[in-house]
Amino acid sequence: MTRITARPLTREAFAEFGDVIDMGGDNHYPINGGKAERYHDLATAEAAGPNARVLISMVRGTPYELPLKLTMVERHPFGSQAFIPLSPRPFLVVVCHDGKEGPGEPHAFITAPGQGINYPRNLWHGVLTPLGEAQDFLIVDRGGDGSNLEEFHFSHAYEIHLP
Ligand SMILES: NC(=O)N[C@@H](O)C(=O)O
Ligand code: NI
Repeated sequence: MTRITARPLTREAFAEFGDVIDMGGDNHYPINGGKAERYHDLATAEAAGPNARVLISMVRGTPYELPLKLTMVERHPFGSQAFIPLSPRPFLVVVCHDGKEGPGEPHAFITAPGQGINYPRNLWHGVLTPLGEAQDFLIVDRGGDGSNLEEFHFSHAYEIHLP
């Protein structure tokens, strides 16, 4: 089984895949007379295809054991998908670039507590992977007609470890 070690999630390291949703970026400014600070334009929600609309949902994810045995990744051809944790716990993010015959080698990241991510439309990714205990998330993704889920099953499993 091919071993993969997760890296800490940073804007720079994740930039070739998608967006990091946290308050670490430079694009922020005061609103409401200075009573609030807006961290602006962290990601773009994409919704395409018939009757497409952007959805806001919530999910309670159950934790996965480590090392993670990854056999499948998925993608959403009609829209982006963001996961924003509602509790300050790290979770595992797995993504792949697209290759000639499907996804390439997986890349794994461990989020800092509170960090979220946005997968752009068509980005291969592992399913939501909380660690250690159940965790609640906000999801921002695409609703509408047509199938918005494509799965790819690897011919061999990957074993994903924390640093
Ligand atoms: N299906 C769903 O809402 N979640 C998956 O797409 C996932 O990425 O976990
Ligand atoms: Ni997904």
